[in-house]
Amino acid sequence: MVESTNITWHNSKVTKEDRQKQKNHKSPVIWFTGLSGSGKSTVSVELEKALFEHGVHAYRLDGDNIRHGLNNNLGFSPEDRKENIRRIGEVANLLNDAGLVTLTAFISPYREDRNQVRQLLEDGDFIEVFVKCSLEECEKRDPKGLYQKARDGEIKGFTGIDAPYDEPEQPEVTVETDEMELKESVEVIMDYLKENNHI
Ligand SMILES: Nc1ncnc2c1ncn2[C@@H]1O[C@H](COP(=O)(O)OS(=O)(=O)O)[C@@H](OP(=O)(O)O)[C@H]1O
Ligand SMILES: Nc1ncnc2c1ncn2[C@@H]1O[C@H](COP(=O)(O)OP(=O)(O)O)[C@@H](O)[C@H]1O
Repeated sequence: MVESTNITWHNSKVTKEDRQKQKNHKSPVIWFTGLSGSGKSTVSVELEKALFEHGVHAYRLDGDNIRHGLNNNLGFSPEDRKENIRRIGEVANLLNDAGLVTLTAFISPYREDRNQVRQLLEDGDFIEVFVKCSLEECEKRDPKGLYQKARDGEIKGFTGIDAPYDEPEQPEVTVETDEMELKESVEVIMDYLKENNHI
């Protein structure tokens, strides 16, 4: 990779705070993490809808708009997953500056990579949501049939089977999708956002 030199930051006359004031809410990054099939997409889609109906300007980043576009040159090796999360973190950082509430739905299996995104943002702007669901239940759901393929050896390095997942140590929010209804998970996150004056 060639590193850029001779580059300077050009400041705007409109600040992040100006944009937040105009929208009447803060712009946290709501970072969903969890195993494949745990419910990251399902919960984040419902939360985005609830935020929209609440008058919040929110935007969701997930595999379809990232791995099919910006990150279509990345696979699932540890290095590629790290680069995947780094780029998503940078995009989330820009959206944070733009004054939008961002929802990200990626496995993001490495604690270190998630913490690097946390470091990019101002204190309080990174909200880690652990979508907790047992591997057994995720395999039972198997919405894309990928666990079966991983068990059959057709996919190598599948998270939870033969690739690691580091559980969050101190997530801001945990939703247990094998215990809670979808509606309840959305309510828990909405309550967190309201109680902490994000929205
Ligand atoms: N080897 C392997 N391991 C895990 N997941 C795999 C793999 N190969 C393909 N898939 C599919 O890709 C989705 C995960 O992509 P992410 O970008 O979220 O992964 S990561 O954060 O970079 O680890 C994941 O989607 P979700 O089920 O939505 O999590 C899978 O459908
Ligand atoms: N309480 C629940 N919360 C979220 N998803 C649930 C719940 N119960 C069952 N599911 C199902 O689990 C699957 C989760 O898949 P998905 O949202 O694609 O997960 P991920 O994005 O983490 O891979 C969906 O088929 C969803 O309908």
